Amino acid sequence: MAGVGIWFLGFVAVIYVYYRVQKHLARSRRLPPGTMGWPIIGETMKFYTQHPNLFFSSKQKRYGEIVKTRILGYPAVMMATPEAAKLVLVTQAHLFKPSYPVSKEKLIGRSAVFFQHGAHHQRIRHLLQACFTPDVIRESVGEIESLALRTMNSWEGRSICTFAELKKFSFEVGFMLSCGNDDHVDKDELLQTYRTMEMGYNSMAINIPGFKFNKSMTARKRLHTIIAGMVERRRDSGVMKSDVLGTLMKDPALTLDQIADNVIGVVFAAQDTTASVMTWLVKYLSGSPSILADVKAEHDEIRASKSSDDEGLTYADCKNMPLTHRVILETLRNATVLSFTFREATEDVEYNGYLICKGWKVLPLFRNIHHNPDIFPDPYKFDPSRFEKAPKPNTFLPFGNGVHSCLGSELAKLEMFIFVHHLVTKFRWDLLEPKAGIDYRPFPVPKEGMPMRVSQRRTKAE
Ligand code: HEM
Repeated sequence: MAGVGIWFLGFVAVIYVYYRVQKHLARSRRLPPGTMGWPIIGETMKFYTQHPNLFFSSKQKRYGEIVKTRILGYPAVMMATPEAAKLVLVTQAHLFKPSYPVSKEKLIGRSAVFFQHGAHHQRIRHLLQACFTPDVIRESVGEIESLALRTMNSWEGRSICTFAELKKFSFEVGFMLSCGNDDHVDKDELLQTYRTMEMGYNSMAINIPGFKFNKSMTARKRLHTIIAGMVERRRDSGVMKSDVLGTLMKDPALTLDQIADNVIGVVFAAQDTTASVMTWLVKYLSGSPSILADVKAEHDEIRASKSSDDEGLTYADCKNMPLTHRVILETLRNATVLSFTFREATEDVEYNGYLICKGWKVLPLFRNIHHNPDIFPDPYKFDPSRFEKAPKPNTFLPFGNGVHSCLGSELAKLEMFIFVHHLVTKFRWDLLEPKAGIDYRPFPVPKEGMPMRVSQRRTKAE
């Protein structure tokens, strides 16, 4: 009798294993095509060392526009169609939560808006959104212009690292809009502390003395202390402001940590992205003399409408630079400084007959969409005229799309309008290494931050 029981149990076990294997195979057959690379590290090295276009386009040729891989230890699906980007970022965004490397989450702070999902995300986003509406940022034109001029005047007769200088400028703008002007804050120390903190963004999250990440976390604690000091001073004085800090302080449900994480996060988001796009702007204009001449003419006309050389730009001026606007859009497309974003599927999702498994990372590839010749013909050519017509929906995603789309896009463009205006009307510049390659840090920037020599124009015609 016992023998029959063992046979029966064995039979059930075989059926069970067979059933599980079949289920696994059926699931595997529904996964997108592609290779997963080496165990654990997968294809991380290739992904981060190759030109991002190359990595995907070689896969695209072989497997199509939805491809599976393994990156940073996680199975992942990369998607390079406008429809897929729309699904992940807009229509089914609730099924894909943001997902970032641990080091970044710890350094910026877990409560920052980028890392939130669902109702809590909407609440924080709604608060921050109010700080960057056109009505709010139009009030900052004068201050942004002063910061731009102070930065650019300091370049006179010097060879500068363009990216580093523009990063300082966009940091100052981001901080000014986030925290206003607090005389108790030592701006140089603040900038230095930020630089130390961000050195750890792409390092291993090992918080032990001696490791880079630990140094960055110490700097992060210092930033928290600086922000806590600002909060305390504002509470003591009873003055309520409507910048990012003031807006977050008005919500009684937010803790000091939540406020600090979001201030640190906004300043983080405002810097490298904008500085990297402005660096590319200068690069593309330098390589396109006829476009540069037309842009200069557009800005000379604005200058000519002013009663004196010192009269500043207005918001209306910045909204009336159509060619410069197209140049900015084309720079955003061609440079695509954020090549992709990361999400994680919160449940199994079917797309075009493929299965995206719960827990897998999902990467909409902005860069590949922006360089798809069927969408943007001759995609590597710098051609602002392609923006004389609005791009089709979901094909132009420099600021992302949907629930997590960029909150600072209008501010970033405003900075660029003001920067280009003063650059072309007041300065001459020469790139010192015009043929240099590209550094991926991970934002693509011309090598060595694009050194250039700058001098003031002596006459308008020069
Ligand atoms: C040219 C410059 C910029 C570019 C290319 C850029 C690009 C982006 C992109 C692609 C996203 C979406 C990321 C995702 O979906 O995962 C994003 C989000 C965000 N950006 Fe920007 N950005 C720029 C400038 C700025 C500036 C100046 C600010 C702040 C003042 C800012 C604040 C934010 C914030 C707070 C988010 C997160 C929104 C959320 O999660 O709801 N960005 N940005």
